[in-house]
Amino acid sequence: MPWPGRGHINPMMNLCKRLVLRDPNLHVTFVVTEEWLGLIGSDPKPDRIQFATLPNLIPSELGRANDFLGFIDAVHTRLEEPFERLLDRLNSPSPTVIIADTNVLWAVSVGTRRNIPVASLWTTSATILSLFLQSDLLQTHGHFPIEPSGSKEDEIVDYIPGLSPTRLGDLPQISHGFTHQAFNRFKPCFDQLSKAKYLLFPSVYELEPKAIDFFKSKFGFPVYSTGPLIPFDEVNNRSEPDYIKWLELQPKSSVLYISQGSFLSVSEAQMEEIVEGVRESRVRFIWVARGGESKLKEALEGSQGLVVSWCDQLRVLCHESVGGFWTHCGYNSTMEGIYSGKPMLTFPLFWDQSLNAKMIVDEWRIGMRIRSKKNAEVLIKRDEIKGLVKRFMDGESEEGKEMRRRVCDLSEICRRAVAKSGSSHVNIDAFIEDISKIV
Ligand SMILES: O=c1ccn([C@@H]2O[C@H](COP(=O)(O)OP(=O)(O)O[C@H]3O[C@H](CO)[C@@H](O)[C@H](O)[C@H]3O)[C@@H](O)[C@H]2O)c(=O)[nH]1
Repeated sequence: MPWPGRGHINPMMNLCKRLVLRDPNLHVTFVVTEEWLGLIGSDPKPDRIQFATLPNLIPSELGRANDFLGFIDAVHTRLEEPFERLLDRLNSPSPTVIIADTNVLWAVSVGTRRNIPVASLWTTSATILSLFLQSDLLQTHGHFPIEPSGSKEDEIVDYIPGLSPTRLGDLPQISHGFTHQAFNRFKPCFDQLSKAKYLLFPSVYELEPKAIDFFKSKFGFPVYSTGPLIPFDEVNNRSEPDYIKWLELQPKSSVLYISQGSFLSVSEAQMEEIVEGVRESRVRFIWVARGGESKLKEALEGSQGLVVSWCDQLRVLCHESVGGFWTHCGYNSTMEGIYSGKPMLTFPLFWDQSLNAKMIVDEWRIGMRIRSKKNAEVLIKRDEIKGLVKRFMDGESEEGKEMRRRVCDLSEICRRAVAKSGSSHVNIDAFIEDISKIV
């Protein structure tokens, strides 16, 4: 049971594909709303993964970001009952295990009531989960609540097990505004976690050993890092959409791939600054517009780039003409950037993304930060964007070479993790073995 959002459905589906690939006896029922079935129902998948649907009782995916808090409430209150009815129908045989997104509040209690163990899949970094689970430590140390952009921003949070020392300003602002309200709604899900029977991460152990070790010692049940949960075995797809044809014609490492994810976007005024900054940098680009395609095309007319409404992101990133990735730092995008060996220009918007950006720039040292003002309509101006984009795409500078060398090393680490005997490969097998023992 995934959370009904692209950044959650993708890793859940990739996990399920990996599971059925490793175990020829495993069958998966993948539960989505009817709307989501329309969006992903025709994507290729193994026969042993079958969809089952819940009615469209939550706001549509198309307007999800307009009232995200209402969306969270709807998932938390309206889908439990139809999910139970679905379980009633799936009774011959009934499921051995429920794999549910950690954010699906009611999943653990449904499993407990029915005596079906629940494996909780957390779809972003283990590092941020360690913060969310121990947010009371912020309070103990006078860091909760804090004023946004206040004097404490540069103070270092170095007392949370699992979290490397981090500037307070790089953590999500869970004590204020929209993020605070979202956090309050998700907090009960974190509290439920201790009642699950397994915890799965979409991460690679070698990328976050400290946080994953923390969870292994915290919970009395198995914890597995299984990532990256991205579609790496589908990259060699033979189809040739127009954007791939266009990429074929561009010089090696010359193209900046720009995507702000599948969900939130920036203000119009900010968008205008970004468009002009990128245009004036004269860097080649491929830009995912998500909705405003024709407007963006018009604004960028005459520049050396391509605007698309959607693309096969991992395939684009893995193309040799792409030299860098402008990203909002959603965790799937972060893993895809690393796997493809592309440095990242980070522009986080919400939730876990600022901490992902911090890991990209400061811990893994595979990217540059777009340092933006917080809580302003225009976070960063066009001249700064222009300068930064040029610097970022310069593969000949010492910093550019170093960043690229490091991301190639991490790409290799991810590829090894999913290869035979790699850490994630071994963990997927261990999870299968563990759930096979359930009678
Ligand atoms: O043109 C596009 C654009 C995106 N994608 C895919 O869409 C997914 C986007 O996922 P992600 O990068 O994680 O972004 P969000 O959809 O914004 O993800 C939400 O969920 C993530 C996982 O919990 C969190 O890390 C984010 O903060 C949250 O916004 C990725 O698999 C991309 O490959 C495409 O395939 N084509």
